Amino acid sequence: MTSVTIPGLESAPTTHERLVSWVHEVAELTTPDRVVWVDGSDAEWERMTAQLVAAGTFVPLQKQPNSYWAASDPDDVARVEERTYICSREQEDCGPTNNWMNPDEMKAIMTELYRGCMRGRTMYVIPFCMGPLSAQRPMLGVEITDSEYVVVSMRVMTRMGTKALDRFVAEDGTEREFVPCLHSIGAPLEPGQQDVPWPCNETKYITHFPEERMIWSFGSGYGGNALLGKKCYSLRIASSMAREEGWLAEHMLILKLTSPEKQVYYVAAAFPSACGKTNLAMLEPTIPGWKVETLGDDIAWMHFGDDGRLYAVNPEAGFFGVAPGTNWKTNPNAMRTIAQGNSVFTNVALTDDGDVWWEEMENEPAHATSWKKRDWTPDSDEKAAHPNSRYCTPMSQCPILAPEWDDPKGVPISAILFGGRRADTIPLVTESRDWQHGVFMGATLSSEKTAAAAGKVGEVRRDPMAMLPFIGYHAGDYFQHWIDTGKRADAGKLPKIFYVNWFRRDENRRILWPGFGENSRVLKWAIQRIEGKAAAVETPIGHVPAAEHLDLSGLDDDPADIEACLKVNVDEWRAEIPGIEAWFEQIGDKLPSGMRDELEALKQRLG
Ligand SMILES: Nc1nc2c(ncn2[C@@H]2O[C@H](COP(=O)(O)OP(=O)(O)OP(=O)(O)O)[C@@H](O)[C@H]2O)c(=O)[nH]1
Ligand SMILES: O=C([O-])CC(=O)C(=O)O
Ligand SMILES: [Mn+2]
Repeated sequence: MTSVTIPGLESAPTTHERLVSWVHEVAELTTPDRVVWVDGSDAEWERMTAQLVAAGTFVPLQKQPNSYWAASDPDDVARVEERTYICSREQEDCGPTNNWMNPDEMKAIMTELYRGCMRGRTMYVIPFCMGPLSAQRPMLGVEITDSEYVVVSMRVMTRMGTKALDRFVAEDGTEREFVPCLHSIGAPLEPGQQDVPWPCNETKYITHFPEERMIWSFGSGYGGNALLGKKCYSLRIASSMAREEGWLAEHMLILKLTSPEKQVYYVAAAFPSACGKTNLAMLEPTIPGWKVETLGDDIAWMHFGDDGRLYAVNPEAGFFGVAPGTNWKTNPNAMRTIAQGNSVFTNVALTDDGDVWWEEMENEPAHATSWKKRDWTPDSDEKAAHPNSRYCTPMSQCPILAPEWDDPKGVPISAILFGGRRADTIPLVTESRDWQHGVFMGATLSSEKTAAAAGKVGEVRRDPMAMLPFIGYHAGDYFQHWIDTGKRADAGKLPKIFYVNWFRRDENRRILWPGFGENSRVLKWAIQRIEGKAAAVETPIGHVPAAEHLDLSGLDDDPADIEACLKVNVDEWRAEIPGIEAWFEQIGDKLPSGMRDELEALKQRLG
């Protein structure tokens, strides 16, 4: 079948012809020293982590069982949005919010980059499944990579290896579709050349071919650039599939909320990267009798069920969470999840006794090794951990994991929250007037840029549905798809949409709302609004609670702060309009008329 002999290439543990021939094609192009089919076993994990330790990529932690510290190349620390492309055949289908290149042109460039790029390395073939393995239509993918770090991380983040490969050929013998995901760090090794702990390439491309449902990534070993099941498949490619097939692939956490009366509600929430999804997903309510359980912290796939309700499934199997700010007070459940071990920490600090530490964690060490592998003390000018440092940990270890997390049917969503990081203008919580108004809130969502993507932190940008970097097609078509989704359903069965902001500040930049566990007060209000049990004030922007409409019992914050974070400031909102108009201008002709109508109505109400 092949002209070259590469050890391991002929030992495919599957009869799936399309898969086997793609693996051959890639091996011939990238010319690795050997090919390994990943099985996902414990023995394999042990082999791979030992290899990463020997290579200097991993340092085993003394204080955490079966867990490792890794420091990336300082130039490979976050998603690279400028290098991320949607290569649809027509530029028109990519839209104004994505980078585009003609697919043939991109393939020509990347094929030359891939040629020989795995020389001196092992090519791993990782079969994986996003979402439950038992799904009627398992959502399959195969990542080919030359990075052991990626293999180990994919084992935490996805259902992978033999158990996924078993799903590639259906009972009747038909070969199932899968998304081919080709990844290389782009760092071939010449004979005798010493490897570096974090090999990568200055040239980076994160490329999606939506019509072919295929992903090509080159040059980066980092998270969202390299773990291709995550943002690349489960959001960019899946959003494009979802549009064609009538479902939603969203950047949302999924949580289960149980009231003191034992009523169960499921909530999905979209906040931009590093704006609080993981924290809300694992929240410990401060109000008595309410309980939160976790189903997902980053991605939700939502389909209509037979009963006409929208059901959400989390495609992932692990958490790839922001480390800084995570501690026993803000997110005890994340701390408990990590404490069980089996985790990888990237770009946090390493303490002298073999533990991890990051900014705002308890027990600040007197000395540590920073993410840049430099000596660090509390007096250092540099941060110990990179602001986008991450823990990668299995979801199954989460003490408040909802038992239904692996149910292929998903869970029926009662409320959708959209939220951003805004110092002003946006109140703590606003209830939309109806579905289309909720879509408008999502479409005009704005947030200050965070460290989760390369670029200037703090700048306010529009981030529709927290999906700006993840919509796999034209943003105008995406808004239309959201509107159409509402039209397909019985209005009474649709989730109610709310807009939240945990990050409003006073004139000294102090955050007004205590956040974290106290966000349960907002969840309670939202649920009670759905049940018709809570009051609100009708304002030009939607229904907003006054302080007395929220359960604030036991909260000892200054009432003036609460007033301030609930305030609808009409002047600030009028000042917001030109930004929304410019944003809609940018979307262009494909902006749904419903969005223009909502903007006009808002302007009218603001006077
Ligand atoms: N003030 C305040 N900060 C919060 C709140 N929730 C989260 N944060 C902080 O925001 C940062 C990011 O929070 P995460 O929950 O990890 O954000 P995320 O949306 O899951 O981020 P990605 O994994 O990048 O998608 C952390 O430093 C948190 O401590 C909140 O309610 N209030
Ligand atoms: O994708 C990543 O690298 C991390 C993440 O969750 C995000 O940025 O939203
Ligand atoms: Mn995320």
